[in-house]
Amino acid sequence: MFVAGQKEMQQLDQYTIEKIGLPGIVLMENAGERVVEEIMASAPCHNPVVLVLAGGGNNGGDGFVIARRLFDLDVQVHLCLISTPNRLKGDAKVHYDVYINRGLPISFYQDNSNIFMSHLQQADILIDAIFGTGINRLIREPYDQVIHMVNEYAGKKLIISVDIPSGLNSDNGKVQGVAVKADKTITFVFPKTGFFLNDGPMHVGEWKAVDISVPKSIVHDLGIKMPNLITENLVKASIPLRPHHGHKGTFGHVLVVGGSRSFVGAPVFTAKAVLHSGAGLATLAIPENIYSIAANISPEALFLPLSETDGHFDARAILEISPRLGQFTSIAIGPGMSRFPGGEAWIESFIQHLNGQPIVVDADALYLFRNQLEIIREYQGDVLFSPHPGEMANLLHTSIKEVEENRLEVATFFAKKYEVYLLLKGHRPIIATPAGNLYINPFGHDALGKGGSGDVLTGVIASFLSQGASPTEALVSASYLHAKAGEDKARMLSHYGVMPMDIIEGIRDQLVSMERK
Ligand SMILES: NC(=O)C1=CN([C@@H]2O[C@H](COP(=O)(O)OP(=O)(O)OC[C@H]3O[C@@H](n4cnc5c(N)ncnc54)[C@H](O)[C@@H]3O)[C@@H](O)[C@H]2O)[C@@H](O)CC1
Ligand SMILES: Nc1ncnc2c1ncn2[C@@H]1O[C@H](COP(=O)(O)OP(=O)(O)O)[C@@H](O)[C@H]1O
Ligand SMILES: [K+]
Repeated sequence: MFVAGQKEMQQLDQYTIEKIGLPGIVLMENAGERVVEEIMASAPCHNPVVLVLAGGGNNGGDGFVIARRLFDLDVQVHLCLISTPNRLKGDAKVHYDVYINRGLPISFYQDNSNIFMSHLQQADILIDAIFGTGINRLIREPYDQVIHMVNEYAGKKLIISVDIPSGLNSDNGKVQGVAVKADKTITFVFPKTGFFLNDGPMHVGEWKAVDISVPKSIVHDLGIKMPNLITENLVKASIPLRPHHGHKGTFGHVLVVGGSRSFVGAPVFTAKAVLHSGAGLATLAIPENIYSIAANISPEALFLPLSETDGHFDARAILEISPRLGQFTSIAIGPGMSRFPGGEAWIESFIQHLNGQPIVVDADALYLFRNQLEIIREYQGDVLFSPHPGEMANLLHTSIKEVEENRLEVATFFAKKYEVYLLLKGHRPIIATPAGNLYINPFGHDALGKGGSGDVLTGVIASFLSQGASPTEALVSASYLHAKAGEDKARMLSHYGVMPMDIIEGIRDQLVSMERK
């Protein structure tokens, strides 16, 4: 599935109307009907009272259809027009006239806001058809008042937004002054990019994309490039095949490089995640001072204890590890490594001894590479970076705010410029490829926000690479499984209580239904 912005939705609608010949009023009728189906399926009580709030654009047009069709289903429905009738035009005007010609219940906010408030109070379900993808300026009076009043009922009445919560920018997810806080958003054709960026996730609620007879194949026909949404089906097709006759050599040998006196657990979580997600072997290259503790808690791993000074790797470690590097099928570097003095030269020397196997760079290794990204661009194999927003800001020498407000743009820029496969972590992770392809992960929540969670993710990525997945396949699958595991474990252990080992177990649980042979 794709994720669409305002421009793409206009292209799709226009092509359907002008080239295919399906009139806009038919699309609007379909849109309204789909929303009515969802309202009926999610009504919180028997015989609910519904208030439809319609604006002056085509989103309001959907609202007229919704109110009419609910009326025909004997639902107690009232429509309130927030705009003025003489501003209506095009398809919305057609459906407004139909509504009026039928003599159905309507009131006008501009005429009497008290009537509006009494309808608002009485309703069980509020349908937000005020603005859709067409907002192009800050929300002002009277719309802002209406949206504030609707939001007073957030959590008390069922609020369903049509296409997008009114006031949310469909491209970047920023609130244009004020935006509806929906419980549910029924969106047309594709989810909107803004659902997954900035304020979007806090406003959109549960969302569902419905078909309104705009063929999805137009995307290919017109060669429109849009971000992909990570779905279960995409992941099922992306996780590595696992032949029954395979042995530990078939499934690859991952080298995990990390750890320091203060961070013993991080590389251990990575190695455990490597093995729990299917790699044949995992070797932990760690400073020798933490070897005995790490070995004690990870009997399943192999070990390469390396020379250290003050609890972190030193120059001798490179000489010790370099003759061994050829035997590994993928490398994960960074978890718990610490930002040690001389680390930049250390990591430069390390990468020069590799033979082109894919490498996942995370945590402190991202910091150590920040001033020498040219080395990464010149590396003969695939490089995958998995920064959280703080690490991304550090790599780009900018602020976290700048990164968070422009997640898609930042990820695209970095992946193209340095020719890396980038996973920008955080709420709604983004994957960007050197070729400019984008993937958005709509899953995961705060249960994953605990030290060690990212180390687990790094391990799963490296594991899939060693089992033959492409960098994109490895990032898409690992990001999805990690997020789903967090959601699933939170149901049993609470959002507070999910630990890194639970995520690892959860990933294994998820894999049960995903196995490919
Ligand atoms: N034929 C089509 O193109 C279809 C459109 N559909 C609906 O149409 C919506 C998009 O319709 P529109 O492009 O008309 O846009 P909207 O319905 O989002 O409204 C835009 C209207 O509001 C005005 N406006 C924009 N920002 C404003 C602000 N801050 N304060 C006050 N007024 C503001 C604009 O001048 C315009 O008249 C979609 O979200 C979807 O709900 C669906 O009916 C499916 C078919
Ligand atoms: N609120 C959230 N919603 C979705 N994912 C989250 C949330 N909080 C944390 N995560 C995920 O948890 C992981 C944390 O990684 P990171 O910050 O590198 O932690 P650490 O280095 O301590 O292991 C990332 O994959 C991130 O996307
Ligand atoms: K809306």
